[in-house]
Amino acid sequence: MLEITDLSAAYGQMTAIRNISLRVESGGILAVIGSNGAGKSTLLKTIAGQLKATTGSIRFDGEDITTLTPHERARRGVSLVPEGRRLFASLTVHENLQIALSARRTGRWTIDAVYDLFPLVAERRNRRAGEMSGGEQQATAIARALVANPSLLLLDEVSLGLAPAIVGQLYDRIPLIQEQGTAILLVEQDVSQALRVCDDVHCLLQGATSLAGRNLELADISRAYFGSEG
Ligand SMILES: Nc1ncnc2c1ncn2[C@@H]1O[C@H](COP(=O)(O)OP(=O)(O)OP(=O)(O)O)[C@@H](O)[C@H]1O
Repeated sequence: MLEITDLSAAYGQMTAIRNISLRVESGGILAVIGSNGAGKSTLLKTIAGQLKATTGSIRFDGEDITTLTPHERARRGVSLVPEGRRLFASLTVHENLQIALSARRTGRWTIDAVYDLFPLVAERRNRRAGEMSGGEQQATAIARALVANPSLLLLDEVSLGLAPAIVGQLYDRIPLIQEQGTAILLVEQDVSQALRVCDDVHCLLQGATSLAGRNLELADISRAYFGSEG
């Protein structure tokens, strides 16, 4: 479904990801793991079209989308849950979800369906997004992305700033999203949560692939995550 070949991206003169190649199968879950600054968010931004690729290609559903705008990629079914969630803080939860309806493709996910997936979000529907806890905001941000009915959901560090128990609850929902046929590419520093849900793993170290595959040994992932001295 998603096939990335030799992808690089830069901020000015600084190359942040270098020659990354990876695939996400239809309905599959790929976890990209790496430490702070490894290039995880940059990779997602480049796939979503917020940052230009300097080399390589991105194919989605058989089409080359490397030069499409973020909006055009969203219309084809790529949805990003960005780092920091980026909700409209002064709007209610429900209003945040309604805004996403404008980009809605046909499919299973309606506002009612995402409320079923996240009952706590449903309970808070009339609360302003900015007044909710970090975990509730993260759930709302995922719900908002789902309302668009993506075929590929890009999740940027679900665990960021959240207590482990809350992160666990959010990760419990991920297989339920996958069951509906949505493929997921998630990036994480929290290796144990990521490994719990993913089919394939891709490790980034200083912007480059350090290890990739399925059923990898934890010791090898740890080396690929921290570098050889880790
Ligand atoms: N807007 C930006 N302008 C310049 N450099 C940036 C920008 N955003 C990220 N970088 C740099 O690019 C590199 C990769 O950053 P990126 O945010 O992709 O890493 P990450 O793996 O997502 O880490 P984090 O968990 O800290 O978000 C880092 O060296 C970072 O300092």
